[in-house]
Amino acid sequence: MKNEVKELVNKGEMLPLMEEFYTIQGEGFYKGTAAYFIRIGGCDVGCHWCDVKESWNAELHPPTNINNIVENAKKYSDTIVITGGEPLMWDMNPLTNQLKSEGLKTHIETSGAYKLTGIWDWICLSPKKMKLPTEEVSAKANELKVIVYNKDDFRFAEEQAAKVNSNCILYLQPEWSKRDKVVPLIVDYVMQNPKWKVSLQTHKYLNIP
Ligand SMILES: C[S@@+](CC[C@H](N)C(=O)[O-])C[C@H]1O[C@@H](n2cnc3c(N)ncnc32)[C@H](O)[C@@H]1O
Ligand SMILES: Nc1nc2[nH]cc(C(=O)O)c2c(=O)[nH]1
Ligand code: SF4
Ligand SMILES: [Mg+2]
Repeated sequence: MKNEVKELVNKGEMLPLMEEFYTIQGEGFYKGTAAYFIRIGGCDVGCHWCDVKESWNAELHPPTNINNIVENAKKYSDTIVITGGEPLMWDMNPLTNQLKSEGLKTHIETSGAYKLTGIWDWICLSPKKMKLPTEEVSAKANELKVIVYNKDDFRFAEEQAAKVNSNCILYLQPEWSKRDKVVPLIVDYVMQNPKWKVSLQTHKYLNIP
């Protein structure tokens, strides 16, 4: 990559764009809401069950000018979900400033493992054991969405819930490949511990992106 482009990526003026699509938010609090998704490449958290491993290597995704990303996004929706990869590996200030100046709502899907940048109307924190969230993301998260792959994830979920603010909405979401096994455990857990809610990847049931 040219040095000039590298510098722009470092400043968040360009971002490695994997894909963008208009769909229905499938998960969490905004489940069922139409939104435009922008998927930024690059992630080194390494979840073995990650459903977008193609996003991990940032070099496979073309550095794209944020002006072009925003000009395109605003045609589709007033709600923009920034996901990845791990979007907080990059400086999200330029992109979100520009989205906000167009009057759009900015939502992020993040593991919280990197410094919080950007102006967000909604932060969905999905923490990972291998690379824990920073204090700032935990404190500012609007929803906490813990993926349940096995029983230890209930312990991890409580540990993470102790770090979020009191308005943060708490979700347990089955890991997709283990859903038959863990859904009954999640159902029992939520009935016993009703501060938690169930989140499903409804887009996968609807067969949409
Ligand atoms: C692909 S990640 C990208 C954003 C960020 N890296 C993160 O993990 O939050 C988007 C969401 O999908 C969830 N996710 C990824 N793979 C999953 C799977 N196999 N089953 C259930 N949820 C999954 C993540 O935990 C996260 O909430
Ligand atoms: N429909 C839909 N909803 C989603 N919510 C979070 C997603 C993500 O991959 O970040 C996602 C996704 O990939 N598709
Ligand atoms: S942090 Fe997100 S993108 Fe990265 S490996 Fe885990 S689920 Fe996938
Ligand atoms: Mg997804």
